[in-house]
Amino acid sequence: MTADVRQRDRSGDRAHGAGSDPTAGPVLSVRNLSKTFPGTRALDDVSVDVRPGEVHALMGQNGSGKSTLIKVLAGYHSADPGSTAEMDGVPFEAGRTVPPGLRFVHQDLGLILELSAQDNLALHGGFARGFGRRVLWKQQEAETRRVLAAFDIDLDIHRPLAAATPVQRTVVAIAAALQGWDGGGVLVLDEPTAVLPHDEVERLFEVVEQVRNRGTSVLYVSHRMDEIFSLADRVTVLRGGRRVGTYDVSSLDTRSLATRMVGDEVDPDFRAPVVTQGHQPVTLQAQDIRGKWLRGVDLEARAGEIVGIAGLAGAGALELPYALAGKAGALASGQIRLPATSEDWYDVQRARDLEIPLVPADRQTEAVVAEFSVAENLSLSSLRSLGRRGRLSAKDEATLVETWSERLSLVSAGPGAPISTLSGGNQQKVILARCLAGDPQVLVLCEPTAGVDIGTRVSIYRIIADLAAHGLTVIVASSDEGDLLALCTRILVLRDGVVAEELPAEGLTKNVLIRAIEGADE
Ligand SMILES: Nc1ncnc2c1ncn2[C@@H]1O[C@H](COP(=O)(O)OP(=O)(O)OP(=O)(O)O)[C@@H](O)[C@H]1O
Repeated sequence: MTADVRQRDRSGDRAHGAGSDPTAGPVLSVRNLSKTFPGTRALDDVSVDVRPGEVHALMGQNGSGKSTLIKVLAGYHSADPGSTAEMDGVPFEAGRTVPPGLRFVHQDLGLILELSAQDNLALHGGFARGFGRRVLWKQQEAETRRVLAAFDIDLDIHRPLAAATPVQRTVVAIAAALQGWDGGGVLVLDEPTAVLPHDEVERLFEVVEQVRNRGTSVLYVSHRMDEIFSLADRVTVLRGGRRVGTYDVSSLDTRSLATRMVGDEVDPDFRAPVVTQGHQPVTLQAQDIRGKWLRGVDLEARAGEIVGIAGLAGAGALELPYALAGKAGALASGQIRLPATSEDWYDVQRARDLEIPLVPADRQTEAVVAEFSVAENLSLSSLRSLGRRGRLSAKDEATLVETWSERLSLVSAGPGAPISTLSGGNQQKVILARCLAGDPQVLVLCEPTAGVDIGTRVSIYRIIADLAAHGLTVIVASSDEGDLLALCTRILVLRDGVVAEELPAEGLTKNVLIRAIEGADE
């Protein structure tokens, strides 16, 4: 059974809204919430009610105020005066106090990957201690197993979480957040699936259902619209810091939801106008690429081609872009060359010298320099070309930043603004601009639209398609099939570390792609 079919079955079983009782009073109610940063009104008079037992989605374009709302609820940001909030009918001051039934899993999960699941849970919930404050390890282990048993997760609780899969880590973060809270309340999940492959997304959906089954409501932030239709009962849409409305998911379809978010007609099934470039010269060749997951991949791409890479977790799809950019680590082997510039083959361990820019999967830890401004982040890979006699030309840098800010419709308080004040989607645009600013021949993208809203996605697709039309070769790996269908001329499907299928994108449907990724027809 394909993921799509499973999703339909589940929503059919449950019927949207069945998890929540419209006549019941809200478990969480926030009224007239505003938040002003210097120069930005991030939230403007927003009200949200979460019903008992519902999955309530929070959606909106990049910069619409979702994270700010979550951060005010978590007490990280204060709120402007004038709001009221109640949890289970008990008033609290949003931005100053956090009621015990309100639990959070933030995007970065808040885990220490060098530590085991047991230690991470203990850091959140406290160690079991005996006489003289000695840790009672047996008791601690039993408690860890009890907490994780609720989520039916197969995980060695003593191994560092670095060795766990992304979804296992997410489940540990959810278990940690809910520790000591037995039902009721609200769990806030801030983009838990941003970079999860779809089989792991499925697993996470099951966990969300388990959370709901214990009577805990879920406030769920996501940019992936298919998730909202599979999972949520209601959705609140924010635009420009204001609440557009709250809707029963069953009353919407993807187009009407996208239009409410963007405020304009949007085509959720947009496909970039890219064409197969059979007559163009080969610009990238890779042979026998191996690594942690890869078991010998050959690849050839032509100028103007956008080649997609798809696969389940562990298939190697997300490892391949790193190997091509020479950033896959010591395990990687194989050969790569850019025949348009040189006949020489490079070992992937030396592929960095080819300077193929990579938009990495996790922009926060792999790309963004949090202490730097927008301009400094954007110009980082072009510093050599912006300098004269070893000195950086501020004027050239300003021109570069202005050109790319305009081209990508970047929303920020200006080039000098700290990048950390930009919404996630706008940070992604800065990283994309950094990679494009050097005018590369080949560009490698990994999860290019992670955390990017539907409107911005389409503009990113258009930009990449336009660059491809002018000869750029693009390799794009994504766990979001929508990216691959929107962008690619052909898609390589990896299974068990090798190319199992190659699909021409023309006429390809999401269902056929998912079946290929799952190896469902074998
Ligand atoms: N610490 C801050 N200082 C200044 N401005 C901020 C700060 N945090 C957020 N903003 C601004 O507030 C607005 C709302 O940002 P927020 O991060 O809440 O958006 P979002 O809907 O979560 O976006 P995304 O989907 O990209 O994560 C944006 O214009 C952002 O630049």
